Order: sequence, then structure tokens, then C-alpha cells
Amino acid sequence: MADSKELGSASRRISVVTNHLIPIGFNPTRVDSVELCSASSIDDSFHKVHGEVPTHEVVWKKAEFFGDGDNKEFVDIIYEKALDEGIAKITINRPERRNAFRPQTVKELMRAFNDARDDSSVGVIILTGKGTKAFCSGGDQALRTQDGYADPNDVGRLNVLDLQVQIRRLPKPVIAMVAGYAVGGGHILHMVCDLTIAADNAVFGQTGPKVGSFDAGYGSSIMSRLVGPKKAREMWFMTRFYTASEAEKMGLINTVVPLEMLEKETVKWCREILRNSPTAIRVLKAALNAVDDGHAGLQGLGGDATLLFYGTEEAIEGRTAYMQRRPPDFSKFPRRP
Ligand SMILES: CC(C)(COP(=O)(O)OP(=O)(O)OC[C@H]1O[C@@H](n2cnc3c(N)ncnc32)[C@H](O)[C@@H]1OP(=O)(O)O)[C@@H](O)C(=O)NCCC(=O)NCCSC(=O)CCC(=O)c1ccccc1C(=O)O
Repeated sequence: MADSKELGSASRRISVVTNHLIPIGFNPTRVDSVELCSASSIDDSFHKVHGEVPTHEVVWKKAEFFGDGDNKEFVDIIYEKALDEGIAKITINRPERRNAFRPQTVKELMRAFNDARDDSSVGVIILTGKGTKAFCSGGDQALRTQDGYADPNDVGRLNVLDLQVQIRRLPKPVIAMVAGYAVGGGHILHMVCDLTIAADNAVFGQTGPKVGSFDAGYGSSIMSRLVGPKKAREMWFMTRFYTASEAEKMGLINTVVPLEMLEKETVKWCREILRNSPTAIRVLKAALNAVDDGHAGLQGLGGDATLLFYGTEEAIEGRTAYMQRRPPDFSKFPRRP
């Protein structure tokens, strides 16, 4: 009860920021004094409490696997972690093909993302491409067959679709760090990431209809959400390329920085996110994806609720009663209004 009184008094001293949305459940009649602040003074007071975001050089180390028991070396990607920071970095390493992916690239990406998901010391994951010319130019057209993309001596597949789902479902933020071309299936990869930080040399666009391909899944639906249905049609029907600053205006990316600042800025965003509650971020990611991901989205969000519920005495009573072969006693738990 002491906690809820403290919370109550805190809510009565709340500051209201002009031009900001008022949270659901905010009850103006319970506010004793309303202090109107500009966004910049809010920023200042936040910095006083939280301190500046550190800007020191990040130190990457080749990632030790967290526990998938597979020690196969990567060929098509580089997987690094800045462990004392909680950041993992996954780099598509086929610069001679403008970081086009082949099935093996996708398999390695999925393995690295899986490891970063399982490693509880990792809080944010960066996805990028080697070099400055391309983030990713999509599927490797030289390996395209009638059955999808096929590595030598393997069957054809479109396994990048599984990777897209994995990134959406991953309960940690994934940031696309884009220098150069993010086109075709590479453009879709940046769109399924949670945030995109672009260098000023970045170029965005779809090429599918030019090369006899299309993505009628996330590549269409998420794009339409991001840039609106008309602009999405323009991007797909015309196959035009867009500069970083055009992409920023379209709402396709979060920010543009000079190429030489790209990693520094991306790491800064990671550090800023990492100061916040991982559970809040996990549930927010699930919530922000839930509608677009339909039943699978609801399942993700619902799973988070179950995970949180398992930590409560109420849930523990249910499990304990079952294990002790007695009826559960839920009478002491509140039926909250
Ligand atoms: C990216 C470019 C605009 C870069 O142009 P530039 O800087 O001038 O370099 P180039 O000289 O063109 O390229 C250098 C070198 O790289 C090779 N290369 C580049 N991209 C690819 C590629 N995608 N596949 C194979 N090889 C590539 C290029 O041939 C050069 O090789 P050399 O031997 O040195 O000549 C430009 O390169 C470009 O336009 N690239 C092609 C972009 C493209 O059309 N990509 C494919 C789009 S379709 C797709 O990605 C489908 C993917 C998929 O799997 C999928 C399928 C179904 C549903 C969903 C998906 C999905 O991804 O979501």
C-alpha cells in the first residue's frame, strides 16, 4: 500500500509537456498542480536524473556463442558483441556482391540472431552490411532458380522470409545501420527492423518488378504502414530509388547522419535504449507489432503477459497447489477493478 500512495502523490505532481500525447488512464482531475514545460526543459531535467548518454568508443569482439553448441565458423556474416555494453552486431559480409544474401547467408543470420536473443547480456542488436557501398542488395540473383534461391548442391528456398519473422518476433530491439544501398530484399530487411539509422550515402528502394520478383508479405504490408498506401504503391510500381533524406521525410527511417558518424550514432541510440527497462521495451515491441502480425502478433504479446504472470504469487499458487495435490487457494488475490 505504501507503494501505491507514493505512486499516487507522484502522479499528482506530474508535468504536462505541450504537444505530447496524454497517456491513456491519465486523469486530469487528480492532478494538484500542472506545470507546463517545453520539451527542451524536460530533456534537461531528464539528463540531470539519467546523465548524458556515454559517447566513448565501442569495443567489438568476435562473438562467443552463448550456447547453441554449434561451433561452425561463419562464412557470409560477421557476428560481434560489445558485451560490457549489451550490444550485438551482425554484419552481412559479401561486399563484392553488395551484400546480397544467399540461403547460407540467411541461415547464418538466423543462427546469430538466435544467439543474441538467448544471450541475456545482449539488449540491442545491430544489423548492418560490410563496407560503405551497401547494407544489402537483396537476394543473390546469380543463385536464383525456379524454386527460390539455391546454394550449390542444395535445394531452392526463400528462407529470408523466416528471417523477417524472426526479427519481428525477437523480444529485443533490432536496429538497421544502413550505409549505401538497401534495395530489393535488403530494403525489406531494414523495414522489418525496429529502427533504421542511415548514413547520408544510403539509397533505399525496391527492384522486384524490374527483376521479376516481389514480396507480397511484410515487404508490402509493413511498407504501406511506414510510408502510407500511396507512397508504397509508388515504391513498388515505379521501382524508384530514394536518398536518405527523402527516406527520412517519408517516415521510412529514423535519422540520417554523415557516413563517418554512422556507427557512433547507432551505438548512441543503442546505449540510450539500454538505459530503459528491458521488459517495458520487450512488451512495447510486441504491442507495436501485434496488429500487423495478426494472430502471431497477439500470441507474442499474450506470451509476454503469461511470462510476467508466472512471476506473481497468484500464478505460483496455482502451480504449487497442483504439485502439492491440493486445490488452489486464490481467495487472497485481489479482483482488481
Ligand atoms: C545494388 C546496386 C544498385 C549497386 O549498384 P553498383 O554500386 O553500381 O554495383 P554493381 O556493379 O551493380 O554491383 C557490384 C557487384 O555486385 C553484384 N550484385 C549486386 N547486387 C546483386 C544481387 N542482388 N545479386 C547478385 N549479385 C549482385 C553485381 O552483379 C556486381 O557483380 P560483378 O561481378 O562485379 O559484376 C546494383 O548492384 C543492383 O541493382 N543490384 C541488384 C538489386 C536487386 O535487384 N536485387 C534483387 C531484388 S529481388 C529480391 O531481393 C528478392 C529477395 C527474396 O528472397 C524474396 C523473395 C520473395 C519474397 C520476399 C523476398 C524478400 O527478400 O523479402
